[in-house]
Amino acid sequence: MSYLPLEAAFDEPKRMESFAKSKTILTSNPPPYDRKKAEQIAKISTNSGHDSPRQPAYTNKVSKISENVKFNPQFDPKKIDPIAKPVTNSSTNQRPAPSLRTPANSEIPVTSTTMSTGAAVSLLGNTKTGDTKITSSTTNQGQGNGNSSHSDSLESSSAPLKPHTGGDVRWDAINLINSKGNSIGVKNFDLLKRLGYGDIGSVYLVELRGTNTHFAMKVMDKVSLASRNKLLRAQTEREILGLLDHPFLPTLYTYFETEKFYCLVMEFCSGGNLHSLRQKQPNKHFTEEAARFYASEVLLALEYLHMLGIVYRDLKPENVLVRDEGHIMLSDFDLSLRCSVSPTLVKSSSVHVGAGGGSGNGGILDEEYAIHGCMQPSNFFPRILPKRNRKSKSDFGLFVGGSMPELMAEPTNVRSMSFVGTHEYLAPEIIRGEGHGSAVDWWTFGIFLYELLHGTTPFKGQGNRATLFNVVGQALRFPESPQVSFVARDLIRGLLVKEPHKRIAYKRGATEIKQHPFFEGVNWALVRSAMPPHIPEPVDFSQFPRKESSPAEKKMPDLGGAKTNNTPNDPSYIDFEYF
Ligand SMILES: Nc1ncnc2c1ncn2[C@@H]1O[C@H](COP(=O)(O)OP(=O)(O)OP(=O)(O)O)[C@@H](O)[C@H]1O
Repeated sequence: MSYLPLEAAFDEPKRMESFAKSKTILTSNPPPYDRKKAEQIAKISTNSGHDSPRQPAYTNKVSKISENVKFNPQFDPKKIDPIAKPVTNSSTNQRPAPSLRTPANSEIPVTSTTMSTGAAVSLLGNTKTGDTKITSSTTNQGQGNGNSSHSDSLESSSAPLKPHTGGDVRWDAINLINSKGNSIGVKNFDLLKRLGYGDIGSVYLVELRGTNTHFAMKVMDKVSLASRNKLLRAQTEREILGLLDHPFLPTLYTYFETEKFYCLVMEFCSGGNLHSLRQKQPNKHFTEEAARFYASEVLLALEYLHMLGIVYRDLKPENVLVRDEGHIMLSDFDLSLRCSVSPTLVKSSSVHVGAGGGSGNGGILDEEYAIHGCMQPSNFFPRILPKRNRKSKSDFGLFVGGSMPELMAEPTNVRSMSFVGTHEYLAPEIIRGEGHGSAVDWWTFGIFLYELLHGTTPFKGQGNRATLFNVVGQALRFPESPQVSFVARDLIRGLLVKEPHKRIAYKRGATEIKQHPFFEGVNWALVRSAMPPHIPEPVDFSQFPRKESSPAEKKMPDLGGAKTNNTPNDPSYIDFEYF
């Protein structure tokens, strides 16, 4: 049995608190925008004058692993990699169903969201099938104190089936333990390295003992969360991770708690994040081809999230991780907003989004039909019921006029009043305190694309306060260098429209953006098989010392209940980075 020095590694709530203040903002119900108030907000949320929020104080220290990323100058996203294997779900390599603590077909309520109406939504997840039903409840995030209306417990359990990860050896390893009737806990993992930390927890590279399978484990201190009123954020992240089943989003393999910590076990990404990767590029910006690749994967991830009624709200290159094979994984969901969606079938034949601000109108929809059905993360088979004049079945043929039907489930009308995000990425409607919905993700997508291409964000001021003013009041400008194509600038212009309802994708979501000429030639169905522009060096996991040799292990029978006395002299201590 080996033991882990998590207690010592994580006992820094004060430092994390001040870090949080400088990095992201999360307050509820900000006052309506006016100059004085905006100044106050800026003061509260920053060490004024310091350019802190985007300072990658921690991303530089994420992992030495992530420094070895190769640039592939041959990259062309329009060429499909013939070697890359799409993941199959054949019955032979489909992983077995994880053993679940919950009886089959029982429904586990997962909670929360904030909406303008005050009504909230509870997603009832059937852990056996992975189905998710959307029903209404009266939970209101804004009223909670962060822990009272939510279970403080992140129960030990395997996540529901994730068909796109069929054949994944990590599932086999996890399921093997479950099949023996043992519940997975911290005792099953060796901690190899601290990868980084955020506002609500630290993330470690871990190995499932004896299996040679590796994961990223996010560890959150219960006392620290409770004292800083952040239990709800931890809960939100766990719930959202449990819903996800998408190649560009994290897979939650399992989660459990010890006496002191909540632990989320996710996929490990060896390539670091796009912020670090961008800084290693010539002139610190990506080529247009590389930017198109990353933007297309992020777009698909956002589209999927919106379909599930999740507004991501924290898009920035730091949160876009690079997987072993070079594809991306959007991470960090504790600031996300969950809400109800009204999935709509948009029967569109040839809507081609025009450029710039005008595209915010989204073109003309031929017809709209309400879809009443379950949002099923794994298998989305909506029943289509016409909202207006009921039509015959043939009217809903899959190919209308040679084009595919479009599903749209933008949570556009949701109105959260939270003041949340990272300064340079905050949408104007958030700063103005008007309430916001999914359009904030399209704004941040515009900032993100701008940054990938230019190496800087468009409204960055001398300090956070100036940045906020610029976001709201300054016109979008493009520098002369680097040269960026007309279509790229046109898309960015359409995304960075200050009025959310005029912003591209406001009406038809990701579909509008996909049809923009910037993405011309992208094969959306095969993006996950395209050759990424950068492939991280494979990780040699044997470089990390294991705990078996550590005498400290013998002193700590169980991390959760243990009183650890880890010190810098303790041999187990050196395996972790302290900041
Ligand atoms: N799955 C992963 N694989 C590899 N590294 C990861 C993974 N998840 C997180 N990290 C690293 O750990 C760091 C901390 O992640 P975490 O999500 O806790 O913090 P964050 O992104 O700063 O967000 P927040 O402050 O909102 O919690 C990240 O910056 C990232 O570099």
